Amino acid sequence: MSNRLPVDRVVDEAGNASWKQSPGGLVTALEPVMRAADGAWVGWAGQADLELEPFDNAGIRIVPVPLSEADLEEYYEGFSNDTLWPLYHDVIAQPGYHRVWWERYVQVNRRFADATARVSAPGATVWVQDYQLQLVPAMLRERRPDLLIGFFNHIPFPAYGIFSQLPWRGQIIDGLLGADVVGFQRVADAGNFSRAVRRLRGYTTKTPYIEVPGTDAVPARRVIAKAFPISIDVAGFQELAESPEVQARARQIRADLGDPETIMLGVDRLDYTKGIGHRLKAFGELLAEGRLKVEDVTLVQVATPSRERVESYRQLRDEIELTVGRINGDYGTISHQAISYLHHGFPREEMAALYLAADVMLVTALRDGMNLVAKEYVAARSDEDGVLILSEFTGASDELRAALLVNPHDIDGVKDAILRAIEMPRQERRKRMRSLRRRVAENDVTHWSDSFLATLRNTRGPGGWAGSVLPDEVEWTLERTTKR
Ligand SMILES: O=P(O)(O)OC[C@H]1O[C@H](O[C@H]2O[C@H](CO)[C@@H](O)[C@H](O)[C@H]2O)[C@H](O)[C@@H](O)[C@@H]1O
Ligand SMILES: O=c1ccn([C@@H]2O[C@H](COP(=O)(O)OP(=O)(O)O)[C@@H](O)[C@H]2O)c(=O)[nH]1
Repeated sequence: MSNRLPVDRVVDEAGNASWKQSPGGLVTALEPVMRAADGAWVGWAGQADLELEPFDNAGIRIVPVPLSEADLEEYYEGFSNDTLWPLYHDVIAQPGYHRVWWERYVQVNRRFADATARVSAPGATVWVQDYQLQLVPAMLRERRPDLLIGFFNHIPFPAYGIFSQLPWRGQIIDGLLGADVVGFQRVADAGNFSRAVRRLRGYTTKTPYIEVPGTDAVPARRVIAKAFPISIDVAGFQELAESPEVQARARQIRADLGDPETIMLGVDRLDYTKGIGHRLKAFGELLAEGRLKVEDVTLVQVATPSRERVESYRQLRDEIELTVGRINGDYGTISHQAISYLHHGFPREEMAALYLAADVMLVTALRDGMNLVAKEYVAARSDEDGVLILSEFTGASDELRAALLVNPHDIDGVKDAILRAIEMPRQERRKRMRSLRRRVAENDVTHWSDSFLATLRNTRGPGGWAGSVLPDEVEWTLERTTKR
């Protein structure tokens, strides 16, 4: 279960509706897992006020949860993306704390929990995804104590000094502790969560366990809080990148850009966590100082539209586009543009071709749960070439130590890393890329989901769920839930 389904419903100008892949790494990671699994994906279909029956899409059973225009404003754009998102990303932007947003967040979480309770088989496993749905585990447990409940947080979990700003911090902790296993991207995130539990609830914790005391009505429980770094379908992505069509497209991209000596690439949702402005500043200064020339180096920046009705995202778009325009105006020539800026979402095939065409991949996020783009770049490069510049504030940097690691706030450091990447001898490029590829291959998305789900199953012991009676109000219907 996640806020967003793997497909969004879009309607064109002529009023024709179709489905397109949803943006973001959560969908990239979970889609192959769900295609291989039985079960259903519960989530929102990307448009307000859609009442849809469950349906199948590309081998996945989809159970849509409707959200109204007011839900979108207050639960999704408000509490999820203007309160939790900036707070959990170390307050890069100022979070808004509004009681009406919180109330709507509670209501919508309840709706997701109810929808899932209705379609889950007795004793089923439910895997709740991400910060939009942190209250769902406890709500589900209350209605369906038979379920095995996992939760995975795709974004960072902040240090207590930051988390404690949240007026509803205790309720969030209680919501998450409804799960049997709470998964995080990094060891540090799991540690921050356990500390918050100790500080706010005083429960005993001994990594990875949290002891939740019982009451007269419910028995004591043990919850596991642990890091499970997410990944991609490595073999699938490599295969895609090796296909003749993608290879030809990569050559075409280079040719279309005028075959510069060096192509640098950034691929991000247009989000203030991604450090796009810091990257542009470093590149602009290198051009201004004459240390790079537009005849030799082009930066391709894919900035996928994201959360466009949230004010901080609108402002960011204006800032980035102003900066891109300035750099292109100041340093571009008739035949050479400094930055090729693309405000679109592209399909996987085009992503793979861009990765192959790029000599240097720039990931300069100020904070990022994981950053799957970094892992995709590595998976695409079976030629063992290309240099990855990677922010140490991404989850991916825990594993991808052979990248050129940078602090994106240190603009001189980013500039040095760019020059070092451009000048790096082939032998060093190969050595680093081989090491990166070994790390990415060790932990693909199947390994991620298998280890999470095995941990979850083990919490139940060998007998499985022993109960036989479900609460009266639960109407569970097999044919609505399983794939046809
Ligand atoms: O659904 P949106 O509001 O359009 O946002 C897209 C997704 O963005 C976030 O992705 C995160 O998950 C990735 C995979 O684990 C991870 O690599 C990245 O660092 C995260 O930012 C968000 O967490 C998802 O819920 C959104 O669907
Ligand atoms: O035009 C685009 C831009 C990005 N992506 C995909 O979106 C995901 C981004 O995931 P990441 O974890 O890097 O960041 P998120 O957007 O989830 O914060 C990756 O799989 C990209 O390949 C895509 O398919 N088309």
